[in-house]
Amino acid sequence: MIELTNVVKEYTVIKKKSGLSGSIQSLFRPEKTIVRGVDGISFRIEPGEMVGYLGPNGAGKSTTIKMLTGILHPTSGSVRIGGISPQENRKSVVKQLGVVFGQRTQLYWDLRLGETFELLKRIYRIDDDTFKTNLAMMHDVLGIDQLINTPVRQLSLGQRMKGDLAAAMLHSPSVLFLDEPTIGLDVEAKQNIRTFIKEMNMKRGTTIILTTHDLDDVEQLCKRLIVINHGKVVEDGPLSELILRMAPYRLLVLDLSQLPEPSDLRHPGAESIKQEGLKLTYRFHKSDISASELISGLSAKLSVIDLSVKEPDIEDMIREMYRSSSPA
Ligand SMILES: Nc1ncnc2c1ncn2[C@@H]1O[C@H](COP(=O)(O)OP(=O)(O)OP(=O)(O)O)[C@@H](O)[C@H]1O
Repeated sequence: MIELTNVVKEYTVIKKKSGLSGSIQSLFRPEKTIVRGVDGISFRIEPGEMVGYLGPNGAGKSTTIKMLTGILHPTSGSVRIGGISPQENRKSVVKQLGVVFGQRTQLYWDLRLGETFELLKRIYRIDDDTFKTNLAMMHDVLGIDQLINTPVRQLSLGQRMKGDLAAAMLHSPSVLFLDEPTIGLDVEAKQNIRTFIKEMNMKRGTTIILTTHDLDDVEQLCKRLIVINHGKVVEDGPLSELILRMAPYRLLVLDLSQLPEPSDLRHPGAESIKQEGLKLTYRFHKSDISASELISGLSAKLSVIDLSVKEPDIEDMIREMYRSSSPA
């Protein structure tokens, strides 16, 4: 179990003054300010959960992950993984963790992929059987067998990301931190990576904490979202509940064959929000009326030739979470 309790991380930043005299002053009498990267964060993540850790740029995501992996020490509060502090017991906690950063590789640039894996085997003291089983699984799920003799520097971004994911899972970590794992990848490569993440979570019960700005990642992978802004948790709950609470409406778009009478446009269960020629858009709440009820009600009055129902836009929902948690 991962547990953060009232965690604060402060950075000391030297304020740079402008101009030459300012620069000289800063050199001899630096004016320091304190920036709170994380400002009292608490949450618990149970084993086997797959959680999206979201927030706008500068919200404090990387700072949190760095404290969870023991790289940074919190200024105050407590960080525990399986009851152990990653700062006090870095070695034993690191064995339980896998970390992948989409923006930079953890692989050794000058080695072949297979050699990198051999090196990790020694670093993590992975026994032969576990190494073989895990490598076979990585070949199966990621299809990296053809890449094993390729020097890391020659791998494409998508191949490199597969290599990074395999490397992170070789020592069978119980927790995997993924920071933007699909960034810069094409549609197919993104899908492969998402399938891999789902499999690790389902088949191995790996706890997954995913930081991403890609909303398809969020929709496809994260059952629960923890949203932070300005170093504080602003939302924490199942994605489905957040959608119901923040975006309970759906849209019904109708194409008509002839212009309707204004009085025929009305329906007690929905609001007509747009009319562009023969195209009408209604907004309705899932809890008030079902899509099929609304469609049959409107079809009785209007000459409908085509229709579509649009689910709430998760992008709008997340933008709204960021907006409403930012100071005006
Ligand atoms: N080493 C540092 N020194 C000073 N301030 C820092 C340092 N690292 C982060 N910060 C500040 O802490 C806050 C949180 O930064 P952090 O990198 O954790 O955000 P993030 O959510 O990961 O952002 P992004 O999505 O852009 O990666 C920001 O205001 C940032 O400027």
